[in-house]
Amino acid sequence: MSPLLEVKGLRRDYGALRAVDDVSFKLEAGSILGFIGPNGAGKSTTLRILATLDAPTSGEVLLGGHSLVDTPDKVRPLIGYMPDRYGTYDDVTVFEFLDFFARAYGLTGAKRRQRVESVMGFTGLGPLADKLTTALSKGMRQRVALGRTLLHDPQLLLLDEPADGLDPRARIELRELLRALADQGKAVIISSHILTELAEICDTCAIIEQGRLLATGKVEDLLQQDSNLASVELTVRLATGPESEGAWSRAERLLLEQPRVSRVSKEGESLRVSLELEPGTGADVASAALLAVLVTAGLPVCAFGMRERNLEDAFMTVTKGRLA
Ligand SMILES: Nc1ncnc2c1ncn2[C@@H]1O[C@H](COP(=O)(O)OP(=O)(O)OP(=O)(O)O)[C@@H](O)[C@H]1O
Repeated sequence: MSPLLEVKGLRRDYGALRAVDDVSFKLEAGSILGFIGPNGAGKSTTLRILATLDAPTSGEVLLGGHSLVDTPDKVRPLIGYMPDRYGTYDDVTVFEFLDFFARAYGLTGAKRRQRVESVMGFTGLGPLADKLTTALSKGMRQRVALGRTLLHDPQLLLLDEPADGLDPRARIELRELLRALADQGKAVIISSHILTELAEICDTCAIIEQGRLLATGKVEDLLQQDSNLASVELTVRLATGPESEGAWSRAERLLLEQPRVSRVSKEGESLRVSLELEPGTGADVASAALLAVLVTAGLPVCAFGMRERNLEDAFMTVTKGRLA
């Protein structure tokens, strides 16, 4: 089966600046792609091109087999685009706002009302139908913007930094909405510089820096990329109390004396330890040996574990830490 979206060698120059540089990727229906990169990496430019609002300097994009560059009119009905800055109008209720855009999409009569109601139901905006959009919280306003993007039932959703500025609860709700949309068979591209957020939302990720894709792949694969692991991160916690006085600095010294420990730092209530692995020695064997050293030295270890890698670690690996 051919992918819903195929981006091939996309480039966008602004004068001497190459904002998007030879970007290629594919996206299947029903999957969520996280587009991750720092400010100025080229995320918005790429999304604007995919939304047919800008033309590439070169390259090709196929959506449902149609060229987005040559036949934008054909593909536009398939695309829902939510820009990073979206406005609402004063003195307009949630229902009126969505109804206005439904008209703009050419929906009429009972079909329009039904579509607006269905979108309000899906986004949980039903109870707020008569509220002014200006009186809504940021999370709710953002749902209105998402609802607007869904009115014409597009197959591809392009969401530019939708999680930006949302509180944790609103982010979780957004994640659930996006998952439901993917389950309906829509393909979603969501851009962000909030790396850890995307790990839970996306099936695949594309990491972009200075216009170039540095890595693409399944989130699990990216997380494991350098975990044919040359090193492992451990966290160690010690019991606190009068009897363990001096234990933290003793533990720190002892850990640093171990031949394969490259770094020890205090992180909150734990010590974070970077342990280099010998070829052929698994992370679990190496960390068990380290635990034994601490316990044998009489240190009151109360918690010890391997730190889970997250997308931020993968990002740091791929960008070699340049974008910290
Ligand atoms: N219309 C334009 N004219 C000139 N340069 C532009 C234009 N739009 C974007 N750029 C430049 O292209 C580069 C990529 O910008 P873009 O907005 O795509 O990055 P981004 O990854 O979305 O970053 P942000 O998160 O800050 O929006 C930046 O250097 C930006 O200054």
